[in-house]
Amino acid sequence: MNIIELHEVSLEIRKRPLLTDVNLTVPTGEAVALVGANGSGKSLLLRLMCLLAKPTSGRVIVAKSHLASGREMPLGFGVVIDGPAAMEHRSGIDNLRYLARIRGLISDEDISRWMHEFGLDPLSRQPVRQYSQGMKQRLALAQAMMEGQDVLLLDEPFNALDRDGVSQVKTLLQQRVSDGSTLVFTSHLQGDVSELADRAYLVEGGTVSRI
Ligand SMILES: Nc1ncnc2c1ncn2[C@@H]1O[C@H](COP(=O)(O)OP(=O)(O)OP(=O)(O)O)[C@@H](O)[C@H]1O
Repeated sequence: MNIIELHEVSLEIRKRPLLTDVNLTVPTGEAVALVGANGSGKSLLLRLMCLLAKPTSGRVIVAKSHLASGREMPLGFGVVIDGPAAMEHRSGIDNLRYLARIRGLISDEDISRWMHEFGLDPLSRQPVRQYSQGMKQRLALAQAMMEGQDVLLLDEPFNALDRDGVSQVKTLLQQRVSDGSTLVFTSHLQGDVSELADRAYLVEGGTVSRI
């Protein structure tokens, strides 16, 4: 079964064709890598997959089990696209608490555990604006995974992480996938792709091909 399918998807923004006739499938429980040069359209593909962007033509299909009426973002999707985003004047834990309240699925203890898992101090009152890029990335990944999201769409998940961070996050992602979750990630590094991905697509010249 596929969790996401793109059929003949094209996307134009202000008459500029950015993606053309893209066919791509994300099987449930697999790790899928999107590779390609800067500006090739990898982030746009992630936006299409979580329904944040609408195709100009073609169809994006998300498994019914993950759709809920009245919601833009499919259920159970954990997403980091175009770098980490947070309320900069609030602490890390306040950011995660704010997001956790939306669905009410996890407790404060869960949030603290996830912060520890990503090497962040839940007791710190430091506002996110004072975080390093790597800390912001860790917070974004914690947000994407803390509610047990079973479909992870992660743009360059290892960006800005130190060596230990890369290895911790790889282990967490591998665990999630071996527990049945689905992962789509972008990367510029062949090593990450061969280590993590069950399948990979090359995004080039507005088209996508399996590699
Ligand atoms: N909102 C937008 N309006 C106009 N053009 C856009 C918009 N978003 C993306 N683009 C263009 O679409 C193309 C693909 O962008 P995208 O961010 O998907 O690339 P990418 O493969 O993720 O690049 P990178 O590796 O640098 O992150 C780029 O040429 C970009 O300028």
